[in-house]
Amino acid sequence: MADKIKDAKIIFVVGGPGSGKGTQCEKVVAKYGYTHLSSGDLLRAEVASGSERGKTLQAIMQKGELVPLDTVLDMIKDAMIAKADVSKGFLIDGYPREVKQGEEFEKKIGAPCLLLYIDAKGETMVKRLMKRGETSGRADDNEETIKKRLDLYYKATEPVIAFYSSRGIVKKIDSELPVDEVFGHVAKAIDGLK
Ligand SMILES: Nc1ncnc2c1ncn2[C@@H]1O[C@H](COP(=O)(O)OP(=O)(O)O)[C@@H](O)[C@H]1O
Ligand SMILES: Nc1ncnc2c1ncn2[C@H]1C[C@H](O)[C@@H](COP(=O)(O)OP(=O)(O)O)O1
Ligand SMILES: [Mg+2]
Repeated sequence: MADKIKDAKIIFVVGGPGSGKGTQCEKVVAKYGYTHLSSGDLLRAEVASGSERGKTLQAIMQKGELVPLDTVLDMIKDAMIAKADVSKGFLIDGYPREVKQGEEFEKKIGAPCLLLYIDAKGETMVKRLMKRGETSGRADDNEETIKKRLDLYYKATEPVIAFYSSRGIVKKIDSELPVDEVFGHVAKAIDGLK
């Protein structure tokens, strides 16, 4: 497994809920052809399947909490293996959400060459998520859950950024700007990779 993906770039995309991770990843896919794996999308697919596991996951996500590490890491790993032969790069969106997730990923899969830190203000994220909630159909895009997700982001996920900063692979991206301008900075960070 580790061998198979050893030559592919692994990029972590980290940021608060509603910061614009998914939006930017879509544009990276269009320009660079990388494989986009969103932990949230993988989990929502499991929920949509109607499985028992999906029901358990749904209850956790509806509360704005994190699902067990092993569940989400196994899903990402399986999805990476499925694409290992054809992918030249992986965008891992929404993972790691806590330092421990990053450590386990590196033990089981490999090391990231870049962490895109998609940064927006708390009030901006809340505004975007309330708007997204009008059409997303997501059980977690409501005021109460958004607040919990934001609190958890500051508590559990921001330390991830400090952890990887010491390794010099973090690029902070100002996501307050219009989507295309944000993408300009994202593209510059990716073009800077060897
Ligand atoms: N730079 C931006 N400016 C304005 N709105 C944005 C920007 N980036 C994303 N959005 C909007 O904010 C919402 C959340 O974006 P999304 O990509 O789903 O974030 P995340 O995956 O980080 O939760 C979406 O409705 C999206 O259209
Ligand atoms: N790496 C991870 N570890 C644990 N739970 C996760 C996870 N990624 C996603 N989840 C669960 C909890 C999140 O509140 C929910 C939605 O995640 P998401 O789709 O990445 O949200 P967003 O794109 O709005 O930041 O799924
Ligand atoms: Mg997303």
